[in-house]
Amino acid sequence: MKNQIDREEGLYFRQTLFDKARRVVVKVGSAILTAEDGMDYDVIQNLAREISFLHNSGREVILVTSGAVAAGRKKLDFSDKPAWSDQAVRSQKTDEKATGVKQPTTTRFSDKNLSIKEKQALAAIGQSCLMHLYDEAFDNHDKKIAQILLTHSDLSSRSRYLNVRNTILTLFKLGVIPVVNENDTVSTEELKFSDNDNLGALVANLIEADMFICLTDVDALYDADPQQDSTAKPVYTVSEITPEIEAMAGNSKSALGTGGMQSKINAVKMVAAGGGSSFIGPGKKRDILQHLFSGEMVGTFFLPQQEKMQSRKRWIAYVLKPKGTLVLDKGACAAVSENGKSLLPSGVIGLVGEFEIGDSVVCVDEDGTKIAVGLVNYASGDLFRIKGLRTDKIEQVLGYKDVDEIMHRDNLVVL
Ligand SMILES: Nc1ncnc2c1ncn2[C@@H]1O[C@H](COP(=O)(O)OP(=O)(O)O)[C@@H](O)[C@H]1O
Ligand SMILES: N[C@@H](CCC(=O)OP(=O)(O)O)C(=O)O
Repeated sequence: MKNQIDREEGLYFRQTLFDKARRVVVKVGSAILTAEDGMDYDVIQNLAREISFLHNSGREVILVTSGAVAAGRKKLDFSDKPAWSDQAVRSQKTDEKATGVKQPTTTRFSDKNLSIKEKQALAAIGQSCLMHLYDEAFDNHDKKIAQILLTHSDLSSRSRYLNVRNTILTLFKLGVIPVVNENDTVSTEELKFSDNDNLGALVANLIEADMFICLTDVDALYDADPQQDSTAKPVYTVSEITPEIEAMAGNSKSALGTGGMQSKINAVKMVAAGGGSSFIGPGKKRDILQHLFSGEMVGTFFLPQQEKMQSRKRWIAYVLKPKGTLVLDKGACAAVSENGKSLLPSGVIGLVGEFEIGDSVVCVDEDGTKIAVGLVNYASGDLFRIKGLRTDKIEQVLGYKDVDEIMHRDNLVVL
């Protein structure tokens, strides 16, 4: 298969790339941090030992951890207090009525049933518990950790993006291990990362990490969701994220996690574009990182993209949230995606959304397929008036013209 490589070659890449990896991001999901009766101390101890092992080998390591909401739930024994979550109970009852199927109590209070307010409150409670556990666990290995809580807007402003980067690099210099989570308590929908897989990949891109390690509750990417299909087979080495690989991830999620496999594949895609390799594997397996770094064939390994995308272009493509859409005619699609040209108003046949100069906007073809994303030089109101026109008409219609291009090719990423 074109997107996978054979065992021998896969082993060679693992050994070489793990050996070379100096800067590593390890992301752990809620699913592995929790046990039946609370947080899983063994997993946290194991993680601290494993990350300390990487750190002792001279590598710079960041831990991106989920689990604040789960820790908050455990601390308040939330699952035993249905009265707290009236909305969750109501939506559960509606589902049960509609489907005629009574759902098991274990999934009744999964994160998906909590209101945003409840999740934010639980994250506030759980985050400090989580850090306390990590602090103690890393202390056993004489390692110091630092908490970094981020919202999406911390990364979508270029200056704050660079500032976060500088702080992390300074922590590396001080020999400290940064522990990152989303600042869930203040994150509103517009400020949110889609999930912590996304956050992990953005952090990996931010610091140009060599490797993104995503530890979860399955032991690999399978060719179908193993929880739904018992014949699903693990994939060992992925050379390119093709639509076929994306289709394997489907859109199912575990009861505790937010993103599911699909968001992990999106995350891996981002890291690959930045020239990093990725790994998806079992977070509860003892000594997993040591197995991995000794080149064993565990989990799924993803190779970096051959042509690395520039840092600024990755920021445009992956960090910014698009504010609108431009529909391009065939000629403009070809000019932008095949010939590396800037976008001119004459190729725009429609637009959706309200945006300002400098906002990120997606370009689609007439069938709605995304072809590019970039920063616009005109606000939506002005663009509406000049769409379809030749550039020499811009000034006549608007009374001014800053530039000919709607999107300059330096600010445009072909998807
Ligand atoms: N093709 C696939 N291979 C492996 N796991 C899959 C696949 N498709 C969906 N999944 C699901 O993704 C889940 C892991 O994602 P998630 O629940 O978000 O974990 P985490 O909390 O670690 O981020 C697994 O439990 C599994 O059921
Ligand atoms: N920031 C949230 C986790 C969000 C999230 O993406 O969770 P997961 O899918 O388990 O990685 C928390 O700490 O609970």
